Amino acid sequence: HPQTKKCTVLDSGPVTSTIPLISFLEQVQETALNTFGPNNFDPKLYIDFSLKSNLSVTQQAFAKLPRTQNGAVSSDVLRKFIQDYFNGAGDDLIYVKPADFVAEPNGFLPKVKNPEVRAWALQVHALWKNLSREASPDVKKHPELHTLLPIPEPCVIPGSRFREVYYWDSYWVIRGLLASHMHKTATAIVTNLIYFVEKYGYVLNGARAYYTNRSQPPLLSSMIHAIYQRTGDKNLIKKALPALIKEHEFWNSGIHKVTIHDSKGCSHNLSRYYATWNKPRPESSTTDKETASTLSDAADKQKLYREVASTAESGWDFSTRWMRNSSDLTTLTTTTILPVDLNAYILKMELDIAYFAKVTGQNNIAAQFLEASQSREKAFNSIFWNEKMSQWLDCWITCKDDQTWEASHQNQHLFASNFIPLWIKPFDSEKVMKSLASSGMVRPYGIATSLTNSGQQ
Ligand SMILES: OC[C@H]1O[C@H](O[C@H]2O[C@H](CO)[C@@H](O)[C@H](O)[C@H]2O)[C@H](O)[C@@H](O)[C@@H]1O
Repeated sequence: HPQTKKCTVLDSGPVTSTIPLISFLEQVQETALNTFGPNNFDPKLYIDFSLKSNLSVTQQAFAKLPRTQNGAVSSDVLRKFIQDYFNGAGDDLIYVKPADFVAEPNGFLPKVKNPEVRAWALQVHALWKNLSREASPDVKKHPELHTLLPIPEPCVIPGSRFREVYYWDSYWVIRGLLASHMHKTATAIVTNLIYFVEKYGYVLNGARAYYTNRSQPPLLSSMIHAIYQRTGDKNLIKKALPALIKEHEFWNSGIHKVTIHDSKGCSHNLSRYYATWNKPRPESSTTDKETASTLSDAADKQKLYREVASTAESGWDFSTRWMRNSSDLTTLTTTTILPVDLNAYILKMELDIAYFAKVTGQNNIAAQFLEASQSREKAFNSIFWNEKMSQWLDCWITCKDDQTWEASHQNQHLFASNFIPLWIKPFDSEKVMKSLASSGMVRPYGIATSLTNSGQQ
C-alpha cells in the first residue's frame, strides 16, 4: 500500500550473545569444509565437539597448524588436530537405561492383537533404550568446554545427528512414552523443559548453547496435559504452572507479540516466530552462508539470517510456507507472517493453563486464561478463518507503525498447519474435516505438509 510506512530495511531486532566456544568451533567447521570438501559434510558435527583442554590452549594449537599459502590445512593435519583436541560429537551424552523401562509392559497396547504387529511394536518400544541419555558430569563441571547444555534429568533424543533434547519432538516422544507406560521418563523430560523456562524464560529450541536464540512450537502445556491425564499427578501441575505462565508471557510480549487491526477496525493480539539472531546458525553456518551468497548487501544478508533462524523456531524449518518465491530460499519472510499453528498451540496453552489452575484451586488464574483464550478464538475467526476454503490460513502482515500491523493477505496455499486448530476443542468441525479430507494432503502414510514438491523440508 503506497501509504503504508515501509518497515525498517535494516535488521534492528535483538540478538542474544553467544559463548566464545561457538565462534571458535565455527572456524574449525569452515576449515573442515575447505579441507574435507562438501561431500557428506555436516556442519553440525563440528559445533557439537567438546574440548579436551581449555579454549585458549585449543585456539593457540589451531592457529599454529601448518597451512598452505591460501590458508588451507591438509586432511591429515586437521584429522590429527581434531583427534588431539576434541571429544567426539555426542561423547558428552551418556547412554542411560530408563528407570521405568520393562521389555514387555503390563497392558501394553491392549487393542493390538496380531502377534506380528505386537512383536514389531515391542521392537519400537525397545528403542527407548537407544535414545535415552544423560549429560556427562563434565558438562555441569566445565560448561565452558561444551556446547551441550546441562539438564537436571535424563532425556530422550531424536537420534542420529540430533544428539540433544529438542522442544517439540518431546511432545511426540512423551505420547510414545505414555503408550509404553513410562510415566517417570515422560515426567523427567518435562522437568528438563520447565528448567529451561526457569533459567532462560522460555523453552529453548534444543539443549545446546547455539539454540539459546529461539524456541520451537510451544507444546509444553500439551505434554503436561497428556501426562496428567494418565497419572493424575497434581504435584507436576503445581510445579509447572508458574513456568507455563512465564512461557505464555514469552510468546505474548516483545518481538513475538503482534497487534493487528482487522477489516472492521478491531484490534487483536497474536503471536509470530521471531529469533533473536541475525547471523548464520552456528550448526548450519556453512549452509546459511551459501544460501546468502547470492545477496550482495550485508544488511540483506543479516535480514535473511534473522528469517532463517526464525524459520527454525517454527519447527518446520524450510518450507514454501515461509517463502515469497517458492523456489528461492532468500525470500523467506517468516517474521511477517502470523502462523495458524503457532497461535493454535498458544490457544491450547491458554486452555491448558486455565484447566490446571482450576484443578489446583487457583480460580483467578483460571478466569484470566480463559478470557485470553476467548480473545484468541475471536482473532482466529477474524484473521485466520477462510469461509470459502473452510480452513484457517496463515496471514501475511505489513507494518503500520512501530506498534501495529495490518493484515496484508491470507496465504491461500494448502498446508497441514491450516488444520491444526481441529486438534483443539472449540474448532472441532465437520466442515473443516471435509475440507481436509478433500485437500489432497491426506496420503496413505500420513498428512503431507504441503502440496508443493519444492525439495524443502
Ligand atoms: O528433530 C530435531 C529437529 O530437527 C530439525 O531442526 C533442527 O535442525 C536444524 C539444523 O540442524 C536447526 O537449525 C533447527 O533449529 C533444529 O530444530 C527439524 O526441522 C525440527 O523440526 C526438529 O525439531
